[in-house]
Amino acid sequence: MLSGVSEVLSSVVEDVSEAVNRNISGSQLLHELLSAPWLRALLKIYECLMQFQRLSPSPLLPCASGLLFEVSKAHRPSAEARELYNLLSSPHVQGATIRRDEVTGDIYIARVIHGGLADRSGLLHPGDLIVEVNGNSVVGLEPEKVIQILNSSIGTILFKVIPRSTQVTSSQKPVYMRAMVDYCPLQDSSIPCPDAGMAFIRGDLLEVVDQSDALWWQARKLPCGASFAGLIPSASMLRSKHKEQWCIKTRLNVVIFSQKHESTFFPSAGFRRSFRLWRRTSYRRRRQSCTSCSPSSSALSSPYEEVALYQRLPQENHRLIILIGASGVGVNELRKRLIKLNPSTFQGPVPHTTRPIKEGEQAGREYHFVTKELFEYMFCSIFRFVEYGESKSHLYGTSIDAIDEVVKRGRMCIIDVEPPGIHLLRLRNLKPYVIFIKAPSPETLRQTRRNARIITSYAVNRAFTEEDFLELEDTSQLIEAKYKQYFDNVVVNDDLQDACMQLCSIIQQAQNEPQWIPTDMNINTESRSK
Ligand SMILES: Nc1ncnc2c1ncn2[C@@H]1O[C@H](COP(=O)(O)OP(=O)(O)OP(=O)(O)O)[C@@H](O)[C@H]1O
Repeated sequence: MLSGVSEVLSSVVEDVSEAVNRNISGSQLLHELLSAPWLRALLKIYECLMQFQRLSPSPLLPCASGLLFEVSKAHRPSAEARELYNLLSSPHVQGATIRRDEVTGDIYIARVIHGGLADRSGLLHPGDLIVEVNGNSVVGLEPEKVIQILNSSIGTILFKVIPRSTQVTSSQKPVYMRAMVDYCPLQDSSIPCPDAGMAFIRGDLLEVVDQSDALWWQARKLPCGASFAGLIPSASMLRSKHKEQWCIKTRLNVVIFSQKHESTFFPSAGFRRSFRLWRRTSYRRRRQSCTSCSPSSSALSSPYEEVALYQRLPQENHRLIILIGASGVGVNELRKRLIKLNPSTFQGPVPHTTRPIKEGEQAGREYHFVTKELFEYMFCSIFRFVEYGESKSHLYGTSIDAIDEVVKRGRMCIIDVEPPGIHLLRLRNLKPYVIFIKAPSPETLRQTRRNARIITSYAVNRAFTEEDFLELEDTSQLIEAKYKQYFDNVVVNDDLQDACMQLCSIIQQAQNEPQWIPTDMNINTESRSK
């Protein structure tokens, strides 16, 4: 009886050779195909994997080495087999880094990569002394030489190890964090093992599985692709790295925003036309000032933000929906359309103004009409304004209380703010969900806005010019580069109808499905130790 697919293949090849002997047409070709070494190797690998699945072998290392051996046997390996070979022989999968004691010359296991082979085998631990590899003494060798021996070993690798006298068993709960800065291990000369490093960009969600080292943590990117973790700098390590870079940049006189400048140049905007006009007049000044997209100082002081899954309960208030986008991209148009589409669900907050009430307006409907003194008093003491500004000598502002009012009424509050406004709205009771309205490709932008009107001054509505398009694209890219770590979702505003439908479905998900939010905004989260 045949026990595996490779044996079945051998038997089939034998039958086909008989057919070749009998000169049956096409049998020669079939014989060549079935005798290909890669096919045999592939079936062997399949059998090994099945064995892994069936037996869950422990220790894993010898069995994995067997698998590696089968892959290496393929005489002319296919691209896939080569890839598999590289994967199996990479240090991640062997899953440990080593270091040499400079005084004694001893080689130690420096760290075991979470989820890698060494970790799953349960045989190697940080601090273990490696005495021999495959019968060869490694004492006094350079770590690179030891790695070379390991990489050139095929089949079973035999370690002679003296375990560390006191084993530290790490049973850390994973902590979830959002990266607020970019990191690339290949550009970091301080990383102990660049091969084991993991690159990430702002906004990436990380599952931090090991924080036992004060300088280097181990983490996986979510949604989880890799079974093994990679090395990332700890928060304190990143803070000191960025401080260094910051100092260098400052010394070189690179224009960098301070928090103060940000709020000066991205001051405010409202929801009514006059208010938006004010926003547009400051637009060019703002763009000229925005010469850097360096992370803000808050990102530097907290390079990672701890997050937890949050599922809104039906009886809880709706999350605040914030739309962010370059001026002219269509943020206000989309917001108005959403409210028009479903006025009993969506609502904007009512801003305050010092301008006199006009005929047909109603206090508390278009605006809360207040005196200049009251506005200034509210600004300084009672309410915090998310945005404020001046137009034609009148003050306009949107207060957090106005947003709260909408939310408490059971509606979904939807607002558009300038990016720095996000920081003021990151409140536990509002749990904002931020959607970036992105400019489409240059061709689509020009095509879709052919008949659109742009507001350029207090009285003029005119067609978009080439300069408007260039400014819009520029600002859209700048906002994305600087604030992407705060975006929960992105909608490209190409076709208005499509963008509006997409927004509706994203907002439904934001309100009804589990979402990662900062832990300090999530009252249901148990506090986790860092
Ligand atoms: N996808 C689109 N296709 C065609 N026209 C669009 C699209 N999106 C927006 N527009 C039009 O572009 C113009 C500017 O849009 P909108 O007023 O919403 O800009 P905005 O992002 O709110 O900027 P601002 O705050 O400076 O007014 C409007 O005339 C709007 O109807």
